[in-house]
Amino acid sequence: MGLSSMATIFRSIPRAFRGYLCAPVPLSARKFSQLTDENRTLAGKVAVVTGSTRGIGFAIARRMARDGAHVVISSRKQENVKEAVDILKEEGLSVTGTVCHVGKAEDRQHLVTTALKHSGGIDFLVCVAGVNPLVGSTLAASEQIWDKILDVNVKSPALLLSQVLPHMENRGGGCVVLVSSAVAYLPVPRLGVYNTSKTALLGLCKSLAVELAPKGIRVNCLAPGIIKTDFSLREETMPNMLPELKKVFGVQRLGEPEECAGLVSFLCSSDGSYITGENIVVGGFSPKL
Ligand SMILES: NC(=O)c1ccc[n+]([C@@H]2O[C@H](COP(=O)([O-])OP(=O)(O)OC[C@H]3O[C@@H](n4cnc5c(N)ncnc54)[C@H](O)[C@@H]3O)[C@@H](O)[C@H]2O)c1
Repeated sequence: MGLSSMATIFRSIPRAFRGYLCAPVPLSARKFSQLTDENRTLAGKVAVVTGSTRGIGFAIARRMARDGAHVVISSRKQENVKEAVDILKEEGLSVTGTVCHVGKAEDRQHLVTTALKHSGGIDFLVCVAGVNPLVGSTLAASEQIWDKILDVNVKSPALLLSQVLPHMENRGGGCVVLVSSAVAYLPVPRLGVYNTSKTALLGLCKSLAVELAPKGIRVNCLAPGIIKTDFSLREETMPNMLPELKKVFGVQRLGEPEECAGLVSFLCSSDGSYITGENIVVGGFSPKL
């Protein structure tokens, strides 16, 4: 085959998939590249994902973009945002990014404005950003610690959603996924304030699901078990729980961020269109048994 006919074939391939042809890609990426634009489950939609430059948030952003959404990446540091956006663009995915510390109102507004630039609306909001600055006694936690954990983990998703809401309503509906944790059901010792914040998210999910149902907006919660990320591996408490989980629930291994991402994409897709107010654990076990 001549070079010119190869170039013709290359040009006939949608731009978003050309990146896959130019570099060696893992099997999973090849699988996604075989989908056409029309049968991608999130095609034509816009997703905002907080805390998405690494770990679970990055895996969710990548998966939603592979499933056809335009994804707005964000986290606190510009260099991390740039790196994540560059990686996903290199894969031929439709992404933009901006700095957003979810605790700062002006950053949240900027995130919304950035998302609106793509096609004037927002369909999905995935609130992944979360912190845990304390390992220790719950009652010895300072007011500052309480404020930081509750501000970032609980208040920010609600405040960001209030800024996103009019733009979801304009689209005739939407889907929100909050990221809680299995610790909402099985509290980990010495992570009391964090446990409390993640339990509060289950309540937020239920209340918002009821409040927003008339607007066609669904709200669900992903509750990861122990997933291999900087967040969990940095903190010894989490991996050390594996033997306990093995003993009680038969859990064999830690989870991968990608194992959380599929659920989020499913919930946002039309396959999840009759699911709201649910808290779903992705942890290799169910603490609800
Ligand atoms: N990894 C686990 O085992 C696990 C288990 C249960 C729940 N979670 C939850 O999943 C979420 C993601 O965790 P991860 O393990 O991927 O962590 P991670 O540390 O790998 O990633 C966290 C991301 O959030 C961003 N972030 C942190 N604070 C932020 C803020 N104030 N504003 C904006 N972005 C901020 C970070 O920059 C990063 O991109 C968190 O909410 C965490 O509580 C994680």
